[in-house]
Amino acid sequence: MNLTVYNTFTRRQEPFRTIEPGKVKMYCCGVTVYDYCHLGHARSYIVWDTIRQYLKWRGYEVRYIQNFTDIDDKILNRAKETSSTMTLVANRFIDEYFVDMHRLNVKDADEYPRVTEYIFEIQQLIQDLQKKDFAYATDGNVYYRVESFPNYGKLSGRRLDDMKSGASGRVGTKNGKFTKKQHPFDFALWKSAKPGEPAWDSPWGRGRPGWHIECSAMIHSSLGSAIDIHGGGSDLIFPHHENEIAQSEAAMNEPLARYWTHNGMVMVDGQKMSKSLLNFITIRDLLDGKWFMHPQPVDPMAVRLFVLQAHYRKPLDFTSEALITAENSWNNLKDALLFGPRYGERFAWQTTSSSLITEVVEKFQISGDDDFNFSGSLAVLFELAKELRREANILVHEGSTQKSSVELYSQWQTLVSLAHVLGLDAIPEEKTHNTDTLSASEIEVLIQERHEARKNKNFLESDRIRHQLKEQGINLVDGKDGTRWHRG
Ligand SMILES: Nc1ncnc2c1ncn2[C@@H]1O[C@H](COP(=O)(O)OP(=O)(O)OP(=O)(O)O)[C@@H](O)[C@H]1O
Ligand SMILES: [Zn+2]
Repeated sequence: MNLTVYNTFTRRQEPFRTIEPGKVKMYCCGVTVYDYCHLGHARSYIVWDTIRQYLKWRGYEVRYIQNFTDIDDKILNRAKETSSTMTLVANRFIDEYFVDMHRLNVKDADEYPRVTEYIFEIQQLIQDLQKKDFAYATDGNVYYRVESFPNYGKLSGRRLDDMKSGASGRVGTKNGKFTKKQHPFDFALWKSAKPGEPAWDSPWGRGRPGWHIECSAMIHSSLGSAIDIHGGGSDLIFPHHENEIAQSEAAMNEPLARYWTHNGMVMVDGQKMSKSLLNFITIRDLLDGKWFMHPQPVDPMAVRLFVLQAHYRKPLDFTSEALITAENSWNNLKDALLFGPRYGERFAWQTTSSSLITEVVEKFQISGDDDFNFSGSLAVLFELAKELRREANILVHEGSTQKSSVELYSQWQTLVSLAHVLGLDAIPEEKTHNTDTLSASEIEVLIQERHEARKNKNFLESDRIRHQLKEQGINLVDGKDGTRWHRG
């Protein structure tokens, strides 16, 4: 089975062939750093992280670059609102980005170029475009001339003529102000400085880069003129990626990326989760139990599972029910992942050798190779987890297992190692146990809440509470006279 990848550019799933055999150059558009990341960002970076880890597991040497947009009107506005500076706001939210992503087990990129560190490269690229007549300067601004790029619109499938008629009357004015753009879709490569804003000297006067040019310049500097995979959210296809193509391909005379890949949006009530729509939930709030619809801490791995159980290209509705389902699924998977730490000693397992079950690995790979269908790969893992949980149950109740120790060991190893490819790692209890354990009355309250949930047939919630207690080392025994509990 060979890996195939859906290419937004051709609108087809294609065999994966890299520019250099065995090597993948991958770039993904990063965040504009002016606030905490929300669940939409979590999805985007969990998806690219998992794709990257999967490619590595498939034997590729992957070089992965992700930028930070550290200059932008939104950052400047936030700096003004908080009496801070652009640099301080950007640095702060870059730090917060790492805190959140590390919690979600998103591995660091090989490089994180920041726009403000690439001003020279950006200016050089703009000058190249100007020399080739793809760009023109006017009043300290430089614009890209979209009509000079013959296939403008080829990624998004938009035709300039159609767009032009839709946008008639916009040439020359923007928000009622006079501009010198020659076509309504010409876009800024360089913007002249407004008083009080950060600015750099340039051949066109003091100013700062437009948004799209940063990615073209940073890709060329860190990966070269052509890459294998370009990723980002589907909201970036137009105009951002279209403009990246126009800039890079005009300058370099070769296709910028072999595969254009886009993650679907996290949606809330049918709308994209977005800072501007104020319908967002930050990763931080969710994990810390500060989201009012779900006021309990959420295991970061449940969030990761929530993301990976949907195909990366499809929209993903975020609801508290979907979250609880993901938490329950994670608890089940986690129980199986912890089979080794919990019971390995009884079998005197030596954790040095590893023998994975070929058939399971193959099934896992068949799904992953099918345009990174990780939900299919996960289904394979859940099958395995179910068997391990069943054996654990038999072991606890009967003192021995049905399967042999050797068989269980390779099942567990296979599960742990494949789950790790997807970034789903379970930490053994002794490392996570809260030192301030629940008091008896707190436990009784939770048992009562679970009882209510069961009465209302809300089994997702009742299971969640049972697992929450189990996490704290508290086991429930349901009987005719109600539920009893014991520690350990
Ligand atoms: N709701 C979402 N679902 C999935 N991916 C998203 C979502 N929102 C943003 N992204 C992706 O996250 C990455 C970083 O986005 P960026 O910092 O530009 O945020 P943004 O789109 O401006 O967010 P917002 O609209 O909330 O301001 C991009 O690849 C973008 O496509
Ligand atoms: Zn970009």
